[in-house]
Amino acid sequence: HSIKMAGFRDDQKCTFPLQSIQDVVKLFRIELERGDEPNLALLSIVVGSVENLLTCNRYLSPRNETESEQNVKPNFPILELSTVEALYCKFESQIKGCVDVTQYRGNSYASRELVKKTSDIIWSSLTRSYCKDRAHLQTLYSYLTGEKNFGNKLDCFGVAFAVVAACQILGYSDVHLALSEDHAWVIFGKDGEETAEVTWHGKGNEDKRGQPVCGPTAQKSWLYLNGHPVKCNRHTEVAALVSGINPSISATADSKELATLQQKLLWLLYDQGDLKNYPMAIGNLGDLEEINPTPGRSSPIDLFHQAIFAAQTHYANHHVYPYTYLGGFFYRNGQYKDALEAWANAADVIRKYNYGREDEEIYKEFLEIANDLIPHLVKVVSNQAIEAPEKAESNCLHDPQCFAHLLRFYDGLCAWEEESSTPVLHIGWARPLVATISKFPAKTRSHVDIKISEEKEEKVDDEKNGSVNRRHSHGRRDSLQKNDVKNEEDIVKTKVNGSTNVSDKKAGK
Ligand SMILES: CC1(C)CN=C(N2CCN(c3ncnc4sc(CCF)cc34)CC2)S1
Repeated sequence: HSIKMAGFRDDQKCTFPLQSIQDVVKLFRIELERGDEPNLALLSIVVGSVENLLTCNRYLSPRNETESEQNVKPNFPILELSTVEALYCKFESQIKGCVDVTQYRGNSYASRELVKKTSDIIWSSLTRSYCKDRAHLQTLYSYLTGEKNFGNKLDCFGVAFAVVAACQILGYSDVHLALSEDHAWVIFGKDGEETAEVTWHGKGNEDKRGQPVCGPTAQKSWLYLNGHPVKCNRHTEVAALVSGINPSISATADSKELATLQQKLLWLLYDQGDLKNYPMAIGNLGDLEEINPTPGRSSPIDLFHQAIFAAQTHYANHHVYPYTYLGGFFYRNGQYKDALEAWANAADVIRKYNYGREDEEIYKEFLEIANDLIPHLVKVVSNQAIEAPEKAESNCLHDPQCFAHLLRFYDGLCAWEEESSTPVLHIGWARPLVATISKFPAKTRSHVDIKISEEKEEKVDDEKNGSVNRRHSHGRRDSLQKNDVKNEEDIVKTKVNGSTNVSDKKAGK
């Protein structure tokens, strides 16, 4: 691993100074189309600089100074090569200065010690305490700018990305990013068989940096996707960097320029085939296309279905977000039956997991769908039924399939809870459920064909012949105690019309 100092190639330099969205897209195109690897640190510094200029300090063109605040139109900043080069050299010398690769000489693959050492360098140089879930903390620009105690900030994803960018600078092309739907870690070694935690997750959880991702926690928890994370190559790492662009200026305003840059970069990656195994990036593109459609490009619905197809093809349909991207789109556009179906399909994914203490993000996602979005949906359609009785036939509340989707949604949540260490549902879920079910007339409910099949359900129980006694979070116990069941035969599998899943977990897979 030769220790050569920085120096960008001429084809990288020629795009500077960057003064438009097109200039940044051109730099990314050069980096992505080269035979060699795209330079993660360079691209992260560029994206972070542009994001900072467009969202943190409002960039005003002279003529706007006098105009009133609300119609400020920020122009695109001018990003000089010298600025980027200085930050890159700072990162490179920090990394090369701290890691003595001579002691790892000869191993063509990274070792756990090297990965841990690299993670320690990033970790120990972070500002002591700062708000970890603030925006704009995901790039090396945030890490490298500002003096101690004012700079050196990274969020959870940003630390993992920085470790991979550092290992690239040290010459380890085997160290890659692994992404779940709410966490990031690294893979390395021959065929990427080794895994290592390099960052923290959530609040109040002890970090497990240096440890491999394995064992019971990683097996059944959504946080680790049960062995189906997105295993990145350099191009997918660029896609993760682009997906992480955050156009928000404030809680209510976004930078249009930055959103456009993110959208164009995602289409560039899409056209190169770099999003094919990255469902969330395709979903992000779908969200951007809903806000600002690109003429001649796929519709948001097509993109969300491509994300679902990617998850089904590459990840054994173990990802939840592709369905919640689609469900959210249908909900926002008043296509309520399709929204219920998408959310039922999301629940068919989560049923494969056991709920654990680090799965809060997806718990909140399902809580919002069940206790906020579906009750609102049902209120809207029941008002429609009153205001337009002539359209009752097409109304969701008179459609047994809608009721079937609703039952499948809740059945998935119940199955998620079964055999989990932590309860999912509690009385706070019951009130909205009762309100929702009671809006469906008995006639609709009676048409749902619930098949009782005599299939014996393979229950994989830790305790012999009796499942774990669980208390609800409020200490209330189930009316029917699981261990009241006399024996296995009494547990029958009910099939709700239109659903067919014998979940992997139950089938003992
Ligand atoms: C349907 C939704 C609620 C809308 N946005 C969603 N996301 C926004 C973008 N997200 C992401 N987008 C691209 N890549 C990644 S990697 C990752 C785990 C931390 F590293 C998260 C994430 C997370 C999920 S899910």
